[in-house]
Amino acid sequence: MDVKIIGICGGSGSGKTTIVKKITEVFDDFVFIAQDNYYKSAGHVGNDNITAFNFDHPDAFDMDWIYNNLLGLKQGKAVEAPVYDFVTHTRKKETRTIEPHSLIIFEGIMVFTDSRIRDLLDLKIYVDTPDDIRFIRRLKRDIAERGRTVDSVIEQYLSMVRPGHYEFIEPTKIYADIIIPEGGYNENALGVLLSYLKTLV
Ligand SMILES: Nc1ncnc2c1ncn2[C@@H]1O[C@H](COP(=O)(O)OP(=O)(O)O)[C@@H](O)[C@H]1O
Ligand SMILES: Nc1ccn([C@@H]2O[C@H](COP(=O)(O)O)[C@@H](O)[C@H]2O)c(=O)n1
Repeated sequence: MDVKIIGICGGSGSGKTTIVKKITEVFDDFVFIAQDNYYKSAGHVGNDNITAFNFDHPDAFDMDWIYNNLLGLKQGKAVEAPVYDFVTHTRKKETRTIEPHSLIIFEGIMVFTDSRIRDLLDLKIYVDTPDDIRFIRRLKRDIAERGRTVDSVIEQYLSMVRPGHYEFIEPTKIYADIIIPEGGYNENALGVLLSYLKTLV
């Protein structure tokens, strides 16, 4: 099986997940993997001490597990992937079996950081959205969906998310084959991407 892996990278709130959701509305013949599932457990963290763990550093992820999963899928094998719980900030006991598929979409903030993982990607997309827009989106999303307060989002953003973005995420834009401005409602970019994806399955 000729397996293609598409990496979608970009800062928090850039619209990566929304792009994948929009694609899924019209085309779902692919396996989706979110990098968030590979966060290491941080059980000592709660929403009241969210900065007790730096989720915006490459060491926060199990990059070896990511690499081995993507390598296995590239070789046409089924793999066991972790499942992450955003409420407890820990990895769940159960794993997810990912069956082989000819098209894999892998999305996350540090998808281009590890060169072993980068080398497995057949197409690298970077979602490039201005910082102020990303912050506003994140603020609204984290309060609505991740149980956060205005103060905790601001504190985490200033101490970790923003520095991590400039140190580890934005510099990886140079690896992108395609840059999509603004994310999920960029209909022209979505149309081009969709047409290409359909040629891969
Ligand atoms: N183009 C857009 N315009 C307005 N809101 C958007 C847009 N794209 C995404 N959002 C919203 O912004 C938030 C963050 O988007 P999301 O796709 O989760 O970003 P990411 O996965 O890159 O962190 C979500 O609540 C989403 O609904
Ligand atoms: N327990 C966690 C895990 C991650 N985060 C934040 O999520 C961001 C990455 O996800 P996106 O959907 O926004 O790309 C990252 O910036 C982490 O700060 C978290 O707050 N809590």
